[in-house]
Amino acid sequence: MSAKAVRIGIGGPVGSGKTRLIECLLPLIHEAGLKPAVITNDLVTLEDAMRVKASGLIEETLVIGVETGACPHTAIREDPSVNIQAADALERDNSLDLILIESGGDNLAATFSSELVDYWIFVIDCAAGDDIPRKRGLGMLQADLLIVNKVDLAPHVGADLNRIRHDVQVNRPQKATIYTNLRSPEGAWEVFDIIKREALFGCAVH
Ligand SMILES: Nc1nc2c(ncn2[C@@H]2O[C@H](COP(=O)(O)OP(=O)(O)OP(=O)(O)O)[C@@H](O)[C@H]2O)c(=O)[nH]1
Repeated sequence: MSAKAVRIGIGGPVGSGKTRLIECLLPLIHEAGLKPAVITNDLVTLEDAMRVKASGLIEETLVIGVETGACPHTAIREDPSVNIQAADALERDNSLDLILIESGGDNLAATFSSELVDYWIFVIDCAAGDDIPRKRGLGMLQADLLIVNKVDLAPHVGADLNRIRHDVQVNRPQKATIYTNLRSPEGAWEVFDIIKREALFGCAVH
């Protein structure tokens, strides 16, 4: 690994499964002999940070919660300084291989600053509407890796996965997309394979 930890952003609408993805990835990261840290961005609570700490999946000192106030998008896009400081502090005190930076948002336009992350993942919930890829949100278009999550729920809510696959293929033909069911931890295996290939052991992305 390089001396600097790889910083990976995980964004996406509220409830799409970002924290669940982190919970599924942490054991895989540890099994691979890598040392992770986690930063979460919440509006006015530290709920996601507390959830990750309480999971027992990572040392509590390696999890930092950033309270973003009214606007999580600013904290990861226009003025990511608070997150950069948190990542720098984690790296100063620990020998890390990667830092996962989670930020929720209520829309599809939340993108990560390239000053903050080396690689970023956008998670959408296919049960929230099979027209999401067609709406061409910035997160969906620009993320290095798109995760279409909760495929297990699609048949129950009438979401057409074929339509989603078609729209994703049209809108991001060159970039990776994975369809996941993160209720089961195996759902994250392919995600971690791509992270290893594209972010950790591949060439620098940005
Ligand atoms: N059925 C199903 N449920 C899922 C899946 N992934 C996550 N969930 C559930 O969806 C809910 C929301 O998941 P979270 O991981 O908390 O979502 P989040 O994106 O971190 O939410 P915020 O932090 O509030 O933005 C939880 O109850 C998860 O257990 C999935 O693939 N299938």
